[in-house]
Amino acid sequence: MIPTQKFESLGCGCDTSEDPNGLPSIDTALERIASLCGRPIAGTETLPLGQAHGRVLAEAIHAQGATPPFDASAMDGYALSSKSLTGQGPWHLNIVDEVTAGSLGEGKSLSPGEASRIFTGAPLPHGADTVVMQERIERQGDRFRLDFRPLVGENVRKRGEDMSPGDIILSPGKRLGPREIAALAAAGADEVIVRRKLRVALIVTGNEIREPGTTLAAAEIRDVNTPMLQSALTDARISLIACHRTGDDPDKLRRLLDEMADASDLIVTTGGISVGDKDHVKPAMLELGADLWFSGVAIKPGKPVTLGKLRQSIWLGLPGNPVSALTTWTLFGQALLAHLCTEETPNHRKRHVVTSASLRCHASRCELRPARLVGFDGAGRELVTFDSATHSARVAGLPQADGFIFIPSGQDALPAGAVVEFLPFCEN
Ligand SMILES: Nc1nc2c(c(=O)[nH]1)N[C@H]1C(S)=C(S)[C@@H](COP(=O)(O)OP(=O)(O)OC[C@H]3O[C@@H](n4cnc5c(N)ncnc54)[C@H](O)[C@@H]3O)O[C@H]1N2
Ligand code: MOO
Repeated sequence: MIPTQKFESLGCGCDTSEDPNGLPSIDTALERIASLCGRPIAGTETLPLGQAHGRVLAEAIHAQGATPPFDASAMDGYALSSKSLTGQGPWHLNIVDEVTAGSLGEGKSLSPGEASRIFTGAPLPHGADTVVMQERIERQGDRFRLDFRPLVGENVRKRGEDMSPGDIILSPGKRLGPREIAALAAAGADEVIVRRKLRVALIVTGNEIREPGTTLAAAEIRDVNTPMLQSALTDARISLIACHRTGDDPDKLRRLLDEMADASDLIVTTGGISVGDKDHVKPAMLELGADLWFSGVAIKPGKPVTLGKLRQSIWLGLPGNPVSALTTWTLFGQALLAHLCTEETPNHRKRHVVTSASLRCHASRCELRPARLVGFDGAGRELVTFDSATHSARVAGLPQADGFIFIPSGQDALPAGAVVEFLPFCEN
């Protein structure tokens, strides 16, 4: 049931005056990113595996050999041949060798009635097929007594059980993290070919913004977007080649954008893309001959977000309001990055959660509201809490949020217990 309670605020106040008709939906904007960005950046580099974290693989990797390369013990204990265990137990076996990890011991083959002391990771001696844990036997000098019949192959890691020679371990386009690097190391890849880094230029605009450490004069505010986006752009796939803070001077801005288009694969700007007379970024881009792929999306916050291309450089124009900039970077910037680096789409990170309270929302644009994961309901579904509205200029609550919930357009309220999509913030 939709609640009838009164709500105090609809947030930053940007809901009242726009006509959402004509603005593409989030999905349409994401489709345009996928279809218009063209081919992923060309160029690769070869890196030692230990330095490849976060990079995108540009080649298929096959297992060079079997993994494990030999039958090995999974426990500290005694290796024996199951054929030694004839008749009913208990059995008494002679210890004829000792094999530690990284050694072959004396290399003895086990005959019936013989066993070898063995340690975790050591190769099984010839003739052995089973390992008994040391806790389960009774040792008497160079012999031990075994009171139970172990399963054949117990506590043995079989040669090739993890990887066979030639197995495809990873395909191109995969982003490398600890799990991928573990598999590549075991497969024998000491160096990998990865996509080169994307050259990104950040341009933060606004006469009123001041760098950290400056005493603010009247009408000035602290620059939130530069450090926030420097943090967001700290990503192994990115080389942040330039970071400019600039005022609302159209000529200066045009020259800077022109210069950055030659130097970068992606220009990220903030501010100056709305409809005001001092919003010079889009006019400057158009004067320079940029193509616009979308200019505005039916999203709240972040409605003015703009995507285009100037010569070889893609331009993502984020709104000036910090929450709007972070929201649109998370949604569109990350998708762009994945696309330009030939990764899988990052949308699989979305999942469903359940609202812990009723909420009021905006009917004509999909709202992305910062939300906090707070546990699970009785049915095991993840629960979120959130503020009563999204404020695109308020950042104090961001550290408490884990991601955004998607409040669909077309309705102005949701009850507690509603199932909504949730996109976690990115951790690079
Ligand atoms: N008449 C209209 N006015 C506005 C509309 C509209 O549709 N019609 N849209 C509003 C919405 S929604 C947004 S979002 C903003 C986006 O405007 P811009 O992208 O052009 O950004 P600015 O005007 O430059 O700045 C907006 C806001 O953000 C503050 N800001 C800018 N840069 C920073 C920074 N680096 N750190 C902290 N804060 C920053 C700036 O001071 C403004 O308050 O336009 C609405 N207006
Ligand atoms: O709400 Mo705007 O759409 O402040 O980003």
